[in-house]
Amino acid sequence: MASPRPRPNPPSTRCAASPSGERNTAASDESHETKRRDGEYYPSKVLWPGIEKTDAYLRKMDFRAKKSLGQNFMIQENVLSKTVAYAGVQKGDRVLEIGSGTGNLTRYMLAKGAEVVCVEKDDRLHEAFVKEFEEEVKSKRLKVVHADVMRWLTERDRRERELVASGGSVDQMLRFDKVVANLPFNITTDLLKFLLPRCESVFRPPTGSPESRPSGDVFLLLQDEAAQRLCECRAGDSNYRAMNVLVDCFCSSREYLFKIDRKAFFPAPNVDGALAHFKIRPREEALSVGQVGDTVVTSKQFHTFVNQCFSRRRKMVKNNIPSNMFGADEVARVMEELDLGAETRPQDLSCEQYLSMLHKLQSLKNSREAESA
Ligand SMILES: C[S@@+](CC[C@H](N)C(=O)[O-])C[C@H]1O[C@@H](n2cnc3c(N)ncnc32)[C@H](O)[C@@H]1O
Repeated sequence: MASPRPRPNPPSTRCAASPSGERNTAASDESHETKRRDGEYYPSKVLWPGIEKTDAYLRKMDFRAKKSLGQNFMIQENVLSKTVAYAGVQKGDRVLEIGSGTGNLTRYMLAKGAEVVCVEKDDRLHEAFVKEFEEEVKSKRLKVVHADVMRWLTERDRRERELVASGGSVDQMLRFDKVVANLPFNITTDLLKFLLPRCESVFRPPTGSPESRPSGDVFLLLQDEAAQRLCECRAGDSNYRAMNVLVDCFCSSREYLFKIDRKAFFPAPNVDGALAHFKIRPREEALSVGQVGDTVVTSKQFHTFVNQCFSRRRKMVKNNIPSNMFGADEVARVMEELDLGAETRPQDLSCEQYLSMLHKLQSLKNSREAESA
């Protein structure tokens, strides 16, 4: 069931920012007593809400959270239920959860009746997780994948391409309506760069309209500052970055939902978190990475072009594009055609303007190369 659904009423406290400009913070003051041994963290009381078997299992193995895997578990019930409410998780949804950890968030999504596919990299957590959710796995409401999510998606795409080439059809179980994740803060940008250009193969088309292309929703629990930057910067803002352009290319909207106090995580990170929502564009609306007229632009080319334009943020766009990419005269001509001032800086251009610019430049380059061939 992937047809657009109205969001259920989220908690009444919902807002990105109050009229006074203060953000809504979801964590309570409740603090979780933790001890440090040899500089590592381990829980000193039951910290995995409702996950008794996991808790016992992890204690037995003297579990320590790994910083390298960004293991800051979400341990506050109110934040977990609020996250699931904002994400509108409901019966019939198929959700991809990245980094399921101890299953804190998973449990809430299963309770809403969603089917969940979890991908977790850590061996210790994978084992605990499988024991905890034995019943749900048996009933096929939950699929557990033990892998690095980016490797897993790459491998899945490769297998599917081979399958389709040999006349088979793709496993619809691995197409989703939503991605929900409490991400390791250190992989946020890499994951978005990886996920967004793949959204066609990650999300499933709305049931009943097979000709329409998938759209979907990504709900990420991010570092607060990253969530603000990704959701709130617009073209023309001084802190508008290449990453914002990429997000705008694949998402029709991006929204900062609520702030999460660092104390809601275990172990508590040095920074607060926030929940962000990225609404993936359906194909019908998708911005034209792809073919326009005779010119084809791939998402990789677009990405490279935008990164190049932002390579020196204080310089003019025209001076950031190297001559081995496009000639200076071609850049000047296209900017004039698009009515972009010669002194335009990278943060002044919208995603649409970058796309138009690249299509026109590519078209001129193709003609030049055809002439000289
Ligand atoms: C911030 S914790 C969140 C855990 C759990 N979802 C929660 O909310 O408590 C991030 C989880 O992602 C896992 N992880 C880190 N890198 C990963 C990757 N590349 N692929 C899959 N899982 C990963 C970590 O082991 C950890 O369990």
